[in-house]
Amino acid sequence: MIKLNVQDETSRLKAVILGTAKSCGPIPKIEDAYDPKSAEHIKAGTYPLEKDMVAEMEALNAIFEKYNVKVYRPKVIEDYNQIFSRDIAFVIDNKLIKSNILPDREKEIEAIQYILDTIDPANVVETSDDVHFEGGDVMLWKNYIFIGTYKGEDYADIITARTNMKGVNFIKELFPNKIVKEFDLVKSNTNAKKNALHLDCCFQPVGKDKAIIHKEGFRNEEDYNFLVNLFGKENLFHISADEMYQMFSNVFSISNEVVVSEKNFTRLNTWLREQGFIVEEVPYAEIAKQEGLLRCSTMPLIRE
Ligand SMILES: NC(=O)NCCC[C@H](N)C(=O)O
Repeated sequence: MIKLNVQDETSRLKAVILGTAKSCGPIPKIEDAYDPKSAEHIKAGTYPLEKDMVAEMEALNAIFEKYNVKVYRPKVIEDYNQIFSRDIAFVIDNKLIKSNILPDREKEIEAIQYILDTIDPANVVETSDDVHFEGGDVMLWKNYIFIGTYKGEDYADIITARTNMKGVNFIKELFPNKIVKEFDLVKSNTNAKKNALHLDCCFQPVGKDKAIIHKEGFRNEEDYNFLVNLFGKENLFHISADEMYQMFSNVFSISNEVVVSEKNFTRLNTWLREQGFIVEEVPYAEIAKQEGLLRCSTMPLIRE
């Protein structure tokens, strides 16, 4: 039996699901891409190769081994993309909430069923099809649950909008003792530099009181100001549209002191070290071509 416990983004990680790039299938057709960065690389002939992505995920796995983190992997479904475990379900306190994910990604949850079977069914939450959320949009900080959403009337046409207000309200009802704060995110189906695909693509806390943020990822400046007031401007590392595109905010915390980051994120990694963090660098630039990075490919089950 796995005893779930996740209270925040940064406490010492004990158990995690790490996605897999094995048998991720042929290069998709442009019309089948569901994020603009993948589409861009399909068009340019630079879509990442399976063998390179497998190697990148093994580098992350090796860091987890170094820190004695128990790692679960999804069962491999033939020719199916299973890299981004984060989005398919998420843990808050001792509850695992199954996402209603983009239909193109629906099968991913079947591949972790063998792990879910070891969780007390009373702690596994499902919801109806009209309630949308993906784990990349859900983030815990102190007594808050931060949720990325998209409030535009064209929600149904925006394939990069994955969490709706019904999803936000569902989480609110499930956790009446937490403060749920939603953020209306900037979306673009066609321009990855103007697309905050999930909240973790434009914002993420690190350590006890710091965070990485892309101001223009928020449609509403008040949402950005809310975070500035909560964290204090001096504790925020601001990233540009190009750095968001490279996925700077999608690093992953093993603890309050240790952050796993991409090896080419020089400006960020320097800042993190200046703040006293240990930065474990891994190569993840091929996976980044699919508009996801380290946080996106992990689903924490237990943090201390
Ligand atoms: N949490 C995340 O931001 N996940 C990245 C998912 C990338 C994938 N290409 C998608 O569009 O669903």
